[in-house]
Amino acid sequence: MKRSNYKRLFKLFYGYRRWFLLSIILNIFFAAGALAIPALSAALIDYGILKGNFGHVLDIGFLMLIAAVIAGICQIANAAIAVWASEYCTHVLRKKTFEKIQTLSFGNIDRFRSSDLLVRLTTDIMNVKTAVMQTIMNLMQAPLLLIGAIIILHFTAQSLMWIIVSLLIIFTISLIIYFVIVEPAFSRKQKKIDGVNKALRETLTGIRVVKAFVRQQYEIDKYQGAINELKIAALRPQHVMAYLMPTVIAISFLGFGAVYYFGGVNVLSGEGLLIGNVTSAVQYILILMMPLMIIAIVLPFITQANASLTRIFEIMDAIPEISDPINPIQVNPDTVKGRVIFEHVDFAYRNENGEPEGEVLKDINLIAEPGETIGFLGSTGCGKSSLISLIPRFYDVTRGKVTIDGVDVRDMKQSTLRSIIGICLQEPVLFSGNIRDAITFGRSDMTDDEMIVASKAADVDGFVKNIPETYDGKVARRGANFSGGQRQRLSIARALATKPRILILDDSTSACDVATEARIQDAITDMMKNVTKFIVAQRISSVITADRIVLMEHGRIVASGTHTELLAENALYQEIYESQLGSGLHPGGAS
Ligand SMILES: Nc1ncnc2c1ncn2[C@@H]1O[C@H](COP(=O)(O)OP(=O)(O)OP(=O)(O)O)[C@@H](O)[C@H]1O
Repeated sequence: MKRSNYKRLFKLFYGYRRWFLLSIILNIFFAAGALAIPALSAALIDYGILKGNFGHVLDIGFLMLIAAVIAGICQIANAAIAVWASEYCTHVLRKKTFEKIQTLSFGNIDRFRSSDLLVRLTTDIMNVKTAVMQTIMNLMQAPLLLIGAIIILHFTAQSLMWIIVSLLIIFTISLIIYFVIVEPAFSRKQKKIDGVNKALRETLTGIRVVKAFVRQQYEIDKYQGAINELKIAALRPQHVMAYLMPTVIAISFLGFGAVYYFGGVNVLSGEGLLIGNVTSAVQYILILMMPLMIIAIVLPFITQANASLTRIFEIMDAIPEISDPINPIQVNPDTVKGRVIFEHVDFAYRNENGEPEGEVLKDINLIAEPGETIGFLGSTGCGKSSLISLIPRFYDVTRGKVTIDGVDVRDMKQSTLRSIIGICLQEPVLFSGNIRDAITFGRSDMTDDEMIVASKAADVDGFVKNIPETYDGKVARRGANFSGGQRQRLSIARALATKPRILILDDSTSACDVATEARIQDAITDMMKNVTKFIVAQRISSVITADRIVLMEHGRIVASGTHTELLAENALYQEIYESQLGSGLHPGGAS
């Protein structure tokens, strides 16, 4: 078990160490109260009841009451600290991990995977919360009760100590067997739970596809397989855990019998023990068993939380692949012209170990002049999206450089760089809220007029006006209440509304009909005359009016020119043109 995880966790709460100290003090008082009661009860029996001394009965009874009240109050106060500390711990971990995730770059997110991050931020943090709660509430008092009970028994019923020691040995052996079986079984069960969650997440997020392809039975069988495996994996630890309590009770009963028998013989033969000593010894057996039970119940939580902490700290320790330079070159976004140059750029995504693997872009050389519109065409997977993702530094080049107005993008502050770029990603992700929030996402200080200009250019204004609440209309999670084309138009409006110097549209009109696409292109050309525009597309119609069309194949630029030039000279372009528009459809001024 990695102890350093708990050390680190404690360091996070170092400012609140007084509360932990208070919890320790409360636990000590609780243990003192709990341990005093059997000893007092022995005195009450031996010197009060058996001697017929009513005054002693009253005095000792009163002391027992005080001990019980102290133990009770301390236990309640400690429970309050446990609840507070575990909630606070959850809050801090949630906040810190979420803030950290915001600093991670695309490469880091690729490696963690969003679904995995979700589990770390929810289940793993909850595991830590349970462990913190159990530790403060139960685990900290266990050694105090254990040691205290043994010491008292040693002084009050030394002749019965062999029974206590035998019980402890039997019980410790049972615990060891329990851990040997339960520990690995628990981690196997956790793996199966992960498997069930994965299957569930995949099926539920793709439920429409499942239904569309009538694959319900296949998915049911797949899920059934996963939950069957979980059932088998869960049965073993669950059985062992269920047997633990009866085992402890059985061992305790054995202990009671032995103590009453041997204690009774001792009392009757006048070897030194009093009746009270015998009855209190039975109560101490119960107190002894309690901490051992607590350890048995709580340790699996601690082990589980330790694994969870490792996963949480992995996020906190992740080094963002992209970071700001120590001495960034100051760039004024208002005066940026938007001349973008790719110089001998190679690029590869990084593998699990963070090393570049398999070149995706090879020796890219490209100059985009301010105000120019460059279209990118090429078969799927040829590297178009990867190429444009290097401009806002979603990823860094592995060789060469990308510059804007002569400044390497790696020498700028990321916030400045991104403020001059308006980007519309391939997947038009929208956040829940209203339409106004969705469009002004990149610049919350814009006026309604500015927003409407962007909306009109992206052909959003038309359909928004048909919504009764217009721009206050609701956007559901991920924009689920809009069609694919509407979502794309909203995300184009969001990119335009930031008034960028460089605009990147990655296959952003693929779900729009050709007429809508042409309207958007015309409006963008009008509105963004001086803005450098990069338009990635699958359809020729999306880039036909571009100043230059760059044709890509297997990560390389294989040709570039205007539509007319490429159509006249390039066989690949002619082939694409023929396959897409050759049947006589010539929109947007195709020759
Ligand atoms: N995040 C990623 N991690 C690893 N490899 C990736 C990642 N994104 C893309 N790739 C790989 O890089 C190559 C180029 O992908 P890219 O998305 O740039 O192509 P594209 O031309 O934009 O394709 P499409 O037109 O289908 O969007 C592909 O082989 C793809 O598998």
